Amino acid sequence: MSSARKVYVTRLVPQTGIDILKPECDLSFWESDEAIPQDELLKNVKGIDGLFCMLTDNINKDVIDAAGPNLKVIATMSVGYEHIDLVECKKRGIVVANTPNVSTDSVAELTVSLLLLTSRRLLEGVRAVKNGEWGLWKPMWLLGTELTQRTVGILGLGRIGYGVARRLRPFGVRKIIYHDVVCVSYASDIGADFVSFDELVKQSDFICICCNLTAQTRHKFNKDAFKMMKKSAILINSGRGGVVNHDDLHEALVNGEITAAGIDVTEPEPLPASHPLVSIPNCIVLPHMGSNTWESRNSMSSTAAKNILAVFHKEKPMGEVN
Ligand SMILES: O=C(O)C(=O)CO
Repeated sequence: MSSARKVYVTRLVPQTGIDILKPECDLSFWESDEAIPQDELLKNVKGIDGLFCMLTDNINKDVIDAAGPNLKVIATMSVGYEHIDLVECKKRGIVVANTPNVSTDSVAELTVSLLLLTSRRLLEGVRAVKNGEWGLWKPMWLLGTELTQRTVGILGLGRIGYGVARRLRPFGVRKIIYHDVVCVSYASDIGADFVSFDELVKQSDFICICCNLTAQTRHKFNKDAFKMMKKSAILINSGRGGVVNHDDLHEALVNGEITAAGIDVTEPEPLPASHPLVSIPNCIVLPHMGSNTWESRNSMSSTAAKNILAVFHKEKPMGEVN
């Protein structure tokens, strides 16, 4: 009888992680690129020692109960871990680990791309060409906004927020301000000043949401926040959809309270194609693509795998969150 630890992987994931786990573990998978239904998850976790999961999996008390007392580690192949019941894990001594660092560059690059895509109205240009609406050069057509001499506000100056700020500096922005739960020491490296949330929304020409979703950040961008923002402001969200109240965002965009938004994360996900934000020209909605690079996904898979083995070997995983 094999004494290998049982690990369940809730999706087809890059081979990098599998190669790490295979020699030591008894692996089973949800053999699909699509999310595992909750009833299948409940069935398949029985008796496992480790769970390798995704940000789309709802790892609640029922799943932890179904897994049973052998479960020692839940490794999510994501930075975000709001889908895991941390309180329940703590009660039972289950280690929860995420994949910090390895998607910092990909998400920061995506955030800057989305900002430029939105501020320069590039998709409207692409659409106009496709629709045969490109006439002779016009001085007043599809005008956007430059980053030069503007104030950029960042909500959440963690690794990704810092990566965004660092990438935006060379564009000649005038000022970078940020708001977070604490002042961070490395903010001075990029000349970023800590401000209150209200000052962040009032002063910024561009706001990048780079924080995670917590009780404190849920719907932080709501009617009140949009009313405080500049009419010319552009909002970018690559953190979590739940930080923004989407009905209020739609109203702010339609009523001209802010100029435009680019969002890579939404609430819910997927955002239905019929959602009003999808069809207005001043909102770009991407399908949560922040870490969609070969580099990040390979590293996310190997990091999640190493986190599992670390716990089995009684070592500290790289991304322990509880
Ligand atoms: O890692 C995460 O938390 C993601 O959102 C994937 O990009």
